[in-house]
This record gives sequence, C-alpha cells and structure tokens, in this order.
Amino acid sequence: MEKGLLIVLSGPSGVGKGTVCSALRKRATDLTYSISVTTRKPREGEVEGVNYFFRSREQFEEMIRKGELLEYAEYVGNYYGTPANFVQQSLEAGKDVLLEIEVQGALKVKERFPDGIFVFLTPPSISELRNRIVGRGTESKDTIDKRMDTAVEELSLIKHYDYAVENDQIDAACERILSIIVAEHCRKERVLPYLTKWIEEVR
Ligand SMILES: Nc1ncnc2c1ncn2[C@@H]1O[C@H](COP(=O)(O)OP(=O)(O)OP(=O)(O)O)[C@@H](O)[C@H]1O
Ligand SMILES: Nc1nc2c(ncn2[C@@H]2O[C@H](COP(=O)(O)O)[C@@H](O)[C@H]2O)c(=O)[nH]1
Repeated sequence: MEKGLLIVLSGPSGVGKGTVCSALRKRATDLTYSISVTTRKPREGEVEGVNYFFRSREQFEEMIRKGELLEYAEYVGNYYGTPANFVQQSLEAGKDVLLEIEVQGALKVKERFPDGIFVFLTPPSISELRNRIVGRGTESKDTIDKRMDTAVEELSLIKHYDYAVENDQIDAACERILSIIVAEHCRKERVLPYLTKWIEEVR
C-alpha cells in the first residue's frame, strides 16, 4: 500500500495553528491528526487525549528514554513531543497525517522525514501576532513576552519550509493548506511515476 503523506504545520505561537487545525478537522475528515504529549498544565477546557496527553516531566523523560517520541522539543519551559507509533502506523496504513508542532520539532522531523510537507503559517503582521496571543487570554505577560521573542527566531527559519501560508482569514488558510495537500498528492502519485517511467525509457 502507498504510504500516506506527512504534513507538518508550524509557525509562531498565536499565529492560529490550533484554530486552523480545528477548522481543518471539520472540513478534512480524511486527514489524521496526531495528538501530542506535553508537560504543560491543561488550560481551561482542554481535555486529556483530545488536546494533548498531559504528562509530568518524569513521565515525559521516560518516553524520551524509551524512544517513544518521533520528535520532542523544550519550548518556553515545557516539553512537547509527538508519539512515534501512532504516526508511523497511520502513515503505513496509507493515511495522511497532520502534525501541529513548533519549529525546532518540525526541523527534527524534516531530518527523519525529508519527504514530509512542511508548511509555515504566517501572521498578517507581528503586531497582529501579539494581538492574537494576548487576545486568547491564556498566557501570563511573561510567557507572552517569551513566546514573542521565540517567534522572532522562528520566523527566521521559514526558509527551511516548503510552503508559507498566511493566516489572514481562517477559511482562506484552510483552503490554501488543502490545496497544497491535493497538489502534493498529484505530484507524488502522477508526476513522479511518469518522470521515473520517462527516465527509464530514455536510458
Ligand atoms: N485568521 C485569524 N484571524 C483572527 N484571529 C485568529 C485567526 N486565527 C486564529 N485567531 C485567534 O488567534 C488566537 C491564537 O490562535 P491559536 O491558539 O490557534 O494559535 P496557535 O498558533 O495554535 O498558538 P500556540 O502555538 O500558542 O498554541 C486565538 O484567540 C484565535 O481565535
Ligand atoms: N515540537 C513540538 N511542538 C509541539 C507539539 N505539540 C504542540 N507543539 C507546539 O508547542 C507550542 C506551544 O503549544 P501550546 O499548546 O502550549 O500553546 C505550539 O507552537 C505548538 O504547536 C509537539 O508534539 N512537538
């Protein structure tokens, strides 16, 4: 069976990754969404196994030792990681898998899965990015400042991504991401086999 596509969506805190993923979940029910593990405390309304698997630092470090994570990163004082088995089994079963992760982790995934599709979500402006993270009302001022400082570093790594998608409007951002996935399927399933065949014929 043809393996599924691995799509990695990242970008600075507050750009709207979670919001766009939730909108995608409603529209693209054939996509598989990986649920991450974190040592961050749950925010109000967050549910174990739905938003994240919430674990202690000791439990997380045990998962690292056992090789249970595809990638992990320490981000503004907490660990975040992607469970390896779920992603690998889903890809093997031919499902397209979407990871919503920060930039250090995305670059680690790129080393292991160079054929993945790396999408960087960008804000309309830096001031709008701050407005969004402040407006969400979930972080302290100190955490917002740290996340904004990290955002500046993250934006400089956009060159390592295959696509930049602006999240000006949620629906428009979803459309762009879905178009990328369709195009990548066409490339993988149609163009590459043709190219391979033509190259074999010329030889
Ligand atoms: N296109 C948009 N226009 C206006 N507001 C938006 C848009 N997308 C998201 N938001 C708002 O911005 C805030 C941050 O969004 P969200 O939590 O999805 O960001 P995130 O990138 O997942 O952040 P983090 O990395 O911190 O988890 C939310 O309050 C959300 O409602
Ligand atoms: N490297 C990873 N980053 C992840 C993962 N799951 C989420 N994240 C990213 O962490 C930050 C902060 O998230 P928050 O929920 O505390 O706002 C954000 O950029 C997420 O995308 C993961 O498994 N690995």
